[in-house]
Amino acid sequence: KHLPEYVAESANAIDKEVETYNFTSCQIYCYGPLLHTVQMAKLFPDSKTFVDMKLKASPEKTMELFEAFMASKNNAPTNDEIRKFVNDNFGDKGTELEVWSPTDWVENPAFLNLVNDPDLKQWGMDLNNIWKELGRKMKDDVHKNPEYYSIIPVPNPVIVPGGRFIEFYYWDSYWIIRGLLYCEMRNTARGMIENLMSIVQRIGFIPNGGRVYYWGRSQPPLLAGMVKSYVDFTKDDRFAINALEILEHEFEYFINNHSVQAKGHDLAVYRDSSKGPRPESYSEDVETAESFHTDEAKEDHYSELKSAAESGMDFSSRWYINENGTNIGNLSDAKTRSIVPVDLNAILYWNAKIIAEFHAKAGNVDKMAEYETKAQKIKEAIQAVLWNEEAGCWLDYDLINEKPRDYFVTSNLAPLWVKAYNISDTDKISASVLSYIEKNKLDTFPGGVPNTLYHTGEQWDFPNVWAPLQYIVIEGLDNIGTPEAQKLSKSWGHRWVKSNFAAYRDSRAMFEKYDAEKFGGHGGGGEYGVQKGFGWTNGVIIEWLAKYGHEISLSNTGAAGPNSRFVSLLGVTAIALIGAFAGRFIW
Ligand SMILES: OC[C@H]1O[C@H](O[C@H]2O[C@H](CO)[C@@H](O)[C@H](O)[C@H]2O)[C@H](O)[C@@H](O)[C@@H]1O
Repeated sequence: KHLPEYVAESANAIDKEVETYNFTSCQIYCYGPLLHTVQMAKLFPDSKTFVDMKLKASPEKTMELFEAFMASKNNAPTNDEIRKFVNDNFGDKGTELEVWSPTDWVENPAFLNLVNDPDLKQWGMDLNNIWKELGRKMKDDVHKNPEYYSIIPVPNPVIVPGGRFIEFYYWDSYWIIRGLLYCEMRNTARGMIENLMSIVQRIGFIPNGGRVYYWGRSQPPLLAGMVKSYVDFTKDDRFAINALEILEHEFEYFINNHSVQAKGHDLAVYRDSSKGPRPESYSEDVETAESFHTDEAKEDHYSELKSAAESGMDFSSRWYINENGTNIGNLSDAKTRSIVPVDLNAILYWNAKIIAEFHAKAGNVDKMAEYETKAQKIKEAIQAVLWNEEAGCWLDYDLINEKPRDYFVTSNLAPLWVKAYNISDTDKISASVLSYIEKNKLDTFPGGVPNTLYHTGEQWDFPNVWAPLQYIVIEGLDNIGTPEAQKLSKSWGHRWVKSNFAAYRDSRAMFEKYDAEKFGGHGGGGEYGVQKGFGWTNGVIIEWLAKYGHEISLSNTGAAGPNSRFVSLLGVTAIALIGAFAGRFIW
């Protein structure tokens, strides 16, 4: 399909056929016998490699060639023969993109003036430079012949997360865009938001990432939050008003496709609408499905895994429900669709609030009231189903066993971030949450708050720490506004900046995830190696350098590194010498 250009003024032109949208290249990259044959041959160390390769002929022609190939091999080709078929019919991965240096990049964004420590200031400059490494632009051929690629065409260049993630990711973009705004790159930020809007216009929702094989699932819906960030920075109310119909459409999509009833309330769960294993991790999913014995049970398992990927926390014991109703287990216990997640519902509440706020800007009083009412209903449901008086915090809810899941997950604190609670309860909630933090000993980890307290080897479990959830927790504690919560927020914010700096000083890299147990240590586990780059990590640090840079000093913290310690030592020695010299005169 040809890509319609996104125009802000015509943002209300949502394609009415969006629900039936199908990418032509899906027959190669999303499902079907070719995908199955190639991915089960495990030709590449990372399964994502194959689905990112370009087609040499049209999808239809490639399928014809594949059928002929299979027939010629009696439907049982060897791995070498499959490799030859791939080499003959596919080009290298990532060739559809070129590195793009953002045209609005500035050398010394003003946030750097807010950073006192010279090493941190230099780091801020380095991070600002990294945007140039993470910028990507699609080649013209993608727009002319989209069916030859798995990439979803978008009109504007993007900043990608980095490493194996060479396309946009939905929720990553929230923290990337905020980082860009702090770096004064408003056009790049706006272009990325307009890309996502153009996708809602064409497809009806925003997929997990910018590839057709992510078509059946989304990610935590933060487009409204991105538009709000842009509008808060630029004061461009017209942009907010023009975005309204798209934001409403995306919000309704989530509600319509993710709704469940719990204790008589409407809430949302993460859910996927496609069939089969994840194309980008195909053989991995087929292998974990081996413990299931019917096609239906396997299909259900794939769906649980893809729903976990929609949550952004793929994978984690957060999604396990074993036969005893606890979180002990492995991937075959994933029951994502039966767990009502705190974060998704808090974010949907925030969406409704933002849409109401934008309608107020437009003077649409009725629409504003309609979305305020929707927000209030979600807030009531969060309070009734997810707030847990005994734990003193919000907890995910298990629909199978009809009980709260009393396990620490960083996302339990998400309502603080978006204020999805009754403001009159502020003091009580603050005290409860602080004792929940104390009870779970969350302040004892040198490298940040771990995503969960359960060590499974999955990447969203202990001891891994992720920037977006550190942000949600730390900003949440700040937002609630009590002195005790703000004190803890600041101490955790400082610690995160210093720990990320220590990792950067030692490796010259920004990581996708970190290690709660080790100050300055990076994370690991899961189905791929730790990635460097890294979009959301950089975005969070840039924002917090702007926020805390005037009050953080690296001296005496162990975060300054050998050079700074040497400089400090020189400084102390110099002061001592000056003192001794001065003393001779005084005495
Ligand atoms: O290929 C495995 C999975 O990779 C992605 O997930 C991880 O990286 C994303 C990009 O930074 C991030 O948004 C997500 O939270 C991470 O878990 C992808 O999003 C998954 O769908 C995919 O299966």
